[in-house]
Amino acid sequence: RIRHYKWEVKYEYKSPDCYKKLVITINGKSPGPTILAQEGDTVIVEVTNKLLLENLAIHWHGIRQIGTPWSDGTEGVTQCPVVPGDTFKYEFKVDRAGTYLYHAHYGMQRESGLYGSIRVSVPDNFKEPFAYDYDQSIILTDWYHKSTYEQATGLSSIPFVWVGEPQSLLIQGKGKFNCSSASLTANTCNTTNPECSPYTITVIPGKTYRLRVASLTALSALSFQIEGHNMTVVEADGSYVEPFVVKNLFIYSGETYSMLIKADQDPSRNYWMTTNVVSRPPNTTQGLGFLNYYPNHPRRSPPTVPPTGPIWNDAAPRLNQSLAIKAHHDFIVTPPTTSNRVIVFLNTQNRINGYVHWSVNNVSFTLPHTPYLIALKKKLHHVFSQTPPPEGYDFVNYDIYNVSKNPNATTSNAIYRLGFNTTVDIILQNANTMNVNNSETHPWHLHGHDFWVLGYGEGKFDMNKDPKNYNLVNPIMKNTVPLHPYGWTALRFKADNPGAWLFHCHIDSHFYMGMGVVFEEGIDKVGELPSSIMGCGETKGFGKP
Ligand SMILES: O=C1O[C@H]([C@@H](O)CO)C(O)=C1O
Repeated sequence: RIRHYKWEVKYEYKSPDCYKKLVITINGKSPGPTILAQEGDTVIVEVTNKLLLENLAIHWHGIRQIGTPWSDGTEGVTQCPVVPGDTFKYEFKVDRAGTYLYHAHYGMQRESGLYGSIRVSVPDNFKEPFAYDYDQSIILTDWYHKSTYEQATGLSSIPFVWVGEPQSLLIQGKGKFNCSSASLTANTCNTTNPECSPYTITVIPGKTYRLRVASLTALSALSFQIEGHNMTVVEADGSYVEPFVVKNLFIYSGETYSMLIKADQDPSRNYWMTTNVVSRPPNTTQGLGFLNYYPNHPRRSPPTVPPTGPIWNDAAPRLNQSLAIKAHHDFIVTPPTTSNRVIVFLNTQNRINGYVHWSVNNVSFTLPHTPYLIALKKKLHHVFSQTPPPEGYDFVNYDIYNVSKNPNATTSNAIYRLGFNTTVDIILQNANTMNVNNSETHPWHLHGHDFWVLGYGEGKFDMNKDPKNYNLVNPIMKNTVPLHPYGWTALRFKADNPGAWLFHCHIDSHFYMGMGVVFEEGIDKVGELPSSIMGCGETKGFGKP
């Protein structure tokens, strides 16, 4: 079946957390409409850019785009941006059931509100390894009051102006900023505005709910909790998980989880739904929503104080959750036992000509003016650097626990070219930032593929020892994983999807500051590129007949 959507994207004044600011909406809404489809369907989205003064691109997060690499929606990698007034048609197959996302992939546009859920249901005769009565998708975000322009300008300035902690946390686009804390008029900040009434899920006592929870935060790692209710994790990024029970779920930007929740508590009241910042000093008040037990009034506040989140700087439970996620025993996709290539990515914060950047192996990524997919296919070799980027760093001498003695790095738009159908291992290695005793959590997201998560560890990855402990038995397949502070994360994937694919930190500001790489594989197998993706950089005129 074909699922056809027509979207109009524009800026509108909205008050998602009671504070009025410009928000990007799709057909008047943020979060945008949920895409509902069944495995094997074709999704067509015709997007009209009505942003007036701003380009646009939309990425279908978790959809592998097999055979349609030009529909990945990654500005600068797979397409030219959609300019104001233009309509762009995305068309792709949703080839696997699961919980996915869409969001802007142009500059830091995502955090202005351009995002939503994709829910792909299983084929008609397929039985999932768990049962539930109702299905619900929610997206967690953090929210800034400054525009993305102000933020991006600060990040690109000397002196560096960091975006700071978010002003509020949103659950499905709703939060609550403390309007009295600033010199704000009722016109700009009003806590009685219905636009910022708490997000509410109504449940029927005794029923089981599949809650599909995703994070698209700009910065924050989150803990998600429903007061008094255990949650059974059953799916992650479109793969079935060997079920495990949590009281709070740690979730990083770009991840999706399905959890089963039974409405089995005292039905005479409502319960809190909470999100809290973890891994960074919490300077943002917790996000609140209601779990409403029918027939209680959906706006009735729970009689309790909301549960506080876990201790923000206790990394052990976060690492333990990462380690607990395994493939469901009936749905194991066994990884190849060896790989053809191992690439180590050292993650560092750097200074280049006085500007603050993030780098991988001391190279900070910049996008070329001509999208890679087109440049590669049309053999425009001069549009990006042909010097291969580094496969690792100085393993012996680099001290990951201290501020680097030489934080200088370089910028490059070179890419990693992978042999088609080869197996590639990626070791993400964390390190200290330019501040003493500080290492941050980075959620890394791969476009166009799922990878096996072979292991996580603390400290410096040991090439001789650590691979012996890889989980090659039942590793989960995901598209986004956390790299924990001062730790490493090991991934394996098959380079079997012809195209050019971004792999990057899903923190908006970090990717903006250069924290990403691009992989190319099987470019000669990519079909004819649609002219609609062209028109910028060296492709001017390519789009015309
Ligand atoms: O990129 C970043 O900059 C700040 C801080 O390091 C600036 O001093 C921070 O927390 C980041 O993640």
